[in-house]
Amino acid sequence: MAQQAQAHMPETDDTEIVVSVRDVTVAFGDKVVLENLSLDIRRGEILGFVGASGAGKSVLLRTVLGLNKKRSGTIKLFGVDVDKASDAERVRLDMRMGVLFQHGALFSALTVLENVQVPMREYLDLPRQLMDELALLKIELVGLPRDAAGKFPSELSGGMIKRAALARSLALDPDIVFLDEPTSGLDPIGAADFDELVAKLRDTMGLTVYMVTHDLDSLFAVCDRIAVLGKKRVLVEGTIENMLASEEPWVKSYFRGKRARQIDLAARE
Ligand SMILES: Nc1ncnc2c1ncn2[C@@H]1O[C@H](COP(=O)(O)OP(=O)(O)OP(=O)(O)O)[C@@H](O)[C@H]1O
Repeated sequence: MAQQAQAHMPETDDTEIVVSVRDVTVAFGDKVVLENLSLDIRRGEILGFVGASGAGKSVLLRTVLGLNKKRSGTIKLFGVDVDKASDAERVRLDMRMGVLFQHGALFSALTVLENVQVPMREYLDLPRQLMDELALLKIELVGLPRDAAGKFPSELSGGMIKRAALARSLALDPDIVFLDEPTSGLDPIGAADFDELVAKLRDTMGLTVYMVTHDLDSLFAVCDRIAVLGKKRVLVEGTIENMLASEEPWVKSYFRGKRARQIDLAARE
């Protein structure tokens, strides 16, 4: 199935591929988590990445970000092979990627403004006033009121925390953001609002979005393409229609199970 789906994928210009993962194997001791996995993330798309719990979604994300070592294979970020990048090149690549970790929400002792400024302080050397202005712009960009800037995470709702974390991931004007379960813990309306925001950012900023998610609503509503992780590799990739047509057992039960049918019907009403 995976071969079929991939064989029918249109040829894509290399410059349009923001992240290219080829034949990547990741193991911890004897435990192989990913084996010869290949995946492309294309410029300007919202790619939803799904798979059973424990399948290795976070491991792949961490590997792409350079936080886990791969045993073999090639990862190219913006056309640059990470194994061949100099330290300076690696820093430039890191600056082009924003991340919203599932559990790495915000620093509780810092205000929202200070949280957003963390990547700025790490990578840029800017006067304080300029940093304040830039951080405020990001805070407004994600739909938070200006007065959220001075608040601490404990004073925010779950949805506001996600938005603040998104603002931080956008601090350096990245080309791509990696979102790990961004809508987990949000109620359906909060989750739908967050999805809408992500789609708006993609449309207005040309952002590329890689979203690890279990949220079927998000997959139906905003993802241009979906990749399914299973058996240590990408089992199937394609549009939501491709997922609905897939006979691969896990994909079938996930996308054509009872809950998925309810969402699909609601979307068609
Ligand atoms: N540093 C590590 N050392 C050893 N094993 C690890 C390490 N990191 C992850 N694993 C293992 O790799 C497997 C995949 O984990 P991962 O967290 O990527 O799953 P996941 O698909 O993100 O799951 P979930 O949807 O529940 O978040 C798990 O069996 C996990 O125990």
